[in-house]
Order: sequence, then C-alpha cells, then structure tokens
Amino acid sequence: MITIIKNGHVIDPASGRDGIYDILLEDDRIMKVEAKIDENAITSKVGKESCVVIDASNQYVMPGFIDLHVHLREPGLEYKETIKSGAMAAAKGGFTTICPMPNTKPAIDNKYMIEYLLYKAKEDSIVNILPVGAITKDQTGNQLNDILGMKKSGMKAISEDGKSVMDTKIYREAMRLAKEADIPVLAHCEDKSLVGNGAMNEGKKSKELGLVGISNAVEDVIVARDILLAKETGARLHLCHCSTKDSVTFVKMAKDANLKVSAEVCPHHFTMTDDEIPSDDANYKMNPPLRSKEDVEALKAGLRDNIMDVIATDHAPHGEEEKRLSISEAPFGIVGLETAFALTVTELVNQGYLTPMQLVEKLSYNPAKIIGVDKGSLEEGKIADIVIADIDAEYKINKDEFASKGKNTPFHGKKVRGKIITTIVGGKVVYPFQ
Ligand SMILES: NC(=O)N[C@@H](CC(=O)O)C(=O)O
Ligand SMILES: [Zn+2]
Repeated sequence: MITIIKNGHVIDPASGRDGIYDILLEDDRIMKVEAKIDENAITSKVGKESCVVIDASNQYVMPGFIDLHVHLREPGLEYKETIKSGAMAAAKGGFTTICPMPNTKPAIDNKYMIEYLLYKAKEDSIVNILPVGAITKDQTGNQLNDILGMKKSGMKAISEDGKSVMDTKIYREAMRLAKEADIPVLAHCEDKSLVGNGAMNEGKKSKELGLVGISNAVEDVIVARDILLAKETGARLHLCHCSTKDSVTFVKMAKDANLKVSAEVCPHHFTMTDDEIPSDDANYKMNPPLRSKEDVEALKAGLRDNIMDVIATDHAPHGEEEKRLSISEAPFGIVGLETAFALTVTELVNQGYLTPMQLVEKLSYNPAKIIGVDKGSLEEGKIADIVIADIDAEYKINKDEFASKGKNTPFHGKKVRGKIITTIVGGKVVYPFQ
C-alpha cells in the first residue's frame, strides 16, 4: 500500500525540516520526504487502487505524538476507561503512542501483567502501547517487583504513579535496577506525610472554598530527594506532572550538573491557576493541583527555555458520578488526551512561548528519546506514525464529543485553536476512525 501526504507543512526535529514537503509511505514505513512527489508517476506504476493521496495543504504534518503519562483503567475499572476507548481518545488527540501507568486493579506489577497488557493492546488498541510497570507489589511501597523480569517481558519504564515510594531505601534499590535494565523511572513526586487530606493548592482559594490545601513542598521535597537518588545511582529519572516553580529550579540544577534528569508538564498546569477554580467543582481536582500564577509562569518559561522537556497529559478518566462529588471527596484527575494539542497551541504557541518545532519536540521527539523507542521522527526509513493538524482551526472544546469514556474536564466550552485532522499509526489511518 502506498500513501502520499501532499503539500503539508512538515515539522520534524529529527531532520530539522520545517517547510512544505510531500511524504511517501510504503506500507508501515516513510520512504521519501521531498519537495514534490509526482503521484501520477506512482499511480501509473502501482495502480490507482493501491495508492491513497492525503491533501495536507495548510496543515502541519508532524511525527505522531507520544504521551508518557496516561491512565487506562483496564483491568479493573473499565467503567472509567478501557484500553480500547483510551486508545481511541489518544488517536483523536494526535497521539500514536501512549504509556499507560500501572495503577490499575490489580496493578501492573509482574511480568504476567505486562504480557497481558501487551496482548490486550494488540487486540484492542489502535495506537502503540508501551507498558509501564509498578515499582512495588500492589503499589503498597514495601516489596520491590521483579523489575528485570518485567523489562524482559516488554516493560519500558517503571513508576509508582498515583503516589511516591516513600521508603527511600526501597526507591534507591529500584533506581539501581532501572539503571541496570536501562529504563527510565517515571516519578510521581508527593510526600505522603505532608499532603495529609489536601484536596487543592494551598492558598487564598483553598481558604475561600474551605478546603484542605496541598503546599508546594509536598512536591518539591520529593523532587529534590529523587534527583539526589538519581545522582547516587546514575538512573534516568523523569519527573512526572511538575507543577511548582521550585520543581523547575531543581530540574535546571540537575541538568546543569549533567544528571540524567528530564521533566514533564501537563497542559492543565500551564493553562489555569487555582484562582480560576470557579466553585467546588471536582472537574478542577487533579494531583498535583492547579497552582498559583507564579508557578504557572515558571512552568511556561521552563518549557520555553527547554528546561522542561515534555508535555504529557496525565489523562485520568473518572466516572461522572464520582466527579459530581465535592472537591474534598471526589477522586483526583482529569482527562487530557483530546485537549492537549489545542491547549498547547492556544496557550503556548500562540502566546509566543513555544515555536511549532518546540511543540513537536515536547509532544513527540523528546518523549521518544526518554522512553527509548525509535519514534518521534519523520526521517526516511522510520515507522510511519504521523499526525496531521490544522493549527488555526478555532472551536470550543466539547466533552460530549470525546472518544474517551471520561468526560471529566474543566475545559468544556473553552475556545481554543488547533485541531487534529488525521492520525496515522504504522502507515494506517486510525483517525478519523475507520
Ligand atoms: N493525576 C491524578 O490526579 N490522578 C491519577 C494519578 C496520578 O497521575 O498521580 C489517576 O490515576 O487518577
Ligand atoms: Zn501521578
């Protein structure tokens, strides 16, 4: 099968291309990227029926996005999301590869669960799935999992996401094993004893709503600890969902010291402050919480200055009933796969924080490097994981149009720019849904 993507504005950090090109795909590979590819010459050779032409005029053509932080709720909580529905949400959001976190029920904490996830992904998922395994048994923090065995079964990273491993000795040993396995540690940074019953950012707004606050130190203390452990063990540390200005400062210090540290920011954390939470509405509740203006500015500057490497969604679907509860009672988390690109365009590219090239670095090129896969590139010979988007298209976010089962977003009705038009995985169009 031949596919030709015509006249698109190619943005590809791997080759440095930033201009109008045609791309020729043969089966699952990128064969040619050239200023002009003559489709008539090709159709006359292979026949019209084995050649698809996609017109990408006035659209951006980018390597498929890679999300290092997604919660699919299968197994165990399929009413919130399944592998199938989560993968469809990913495709609709321009993501061709996603890394599901292991906090399912049961947790992905042994090699059989990794194998199960990969088997299920093959059956049900229209995007690539790279498994992340839990660090301790059942994520209870006491007993280290078989990290080397899980890696052999296809695990691409370890994480205790949803919480931190509070026992520093166990965590240090996990980092040693991650180094031996040559996989990154995806760190959720939250000091359990400091957070208590905190439900939103500690500040004026939490007082106004009468809610228990979560201070910045809850995150910062563990960010600092984890960086020190990465220094001692030589492990590759990736800091998840950074939300505070001091997280950015610590990441900069770690990079200046040449440590193997990378960091992600979620779209909600650069889009909104805690002050913008209108009422006790749990669609504004996530962990870490929406922070102060000062923190949001530091995150945006950190992305701009390439201190922060990745934009990841932390897509965390929950049932509508659960999110109808008050902020103090509802579970933490909001969906993100289908709003990430538009929020990045609207809040960062259109506001002058990121160039389109940086957007692609943070949504595709850098995540591929961090998770260690040969993706995030539109160079000839690479797998054809591609996203085509209209970055000018203006519309209002509508949760009822989400492919995700989760409708829990604070961005319903928000006016944005940037729409995914086509998502291609391994040379096949997966969105629009076939
Ligand atoms: N981020 C969240 O608010 N929730 C996540 C857990 C996590 O990513 O920490 C979830 O699993 O619901
Ligand atoms: Zn987390």
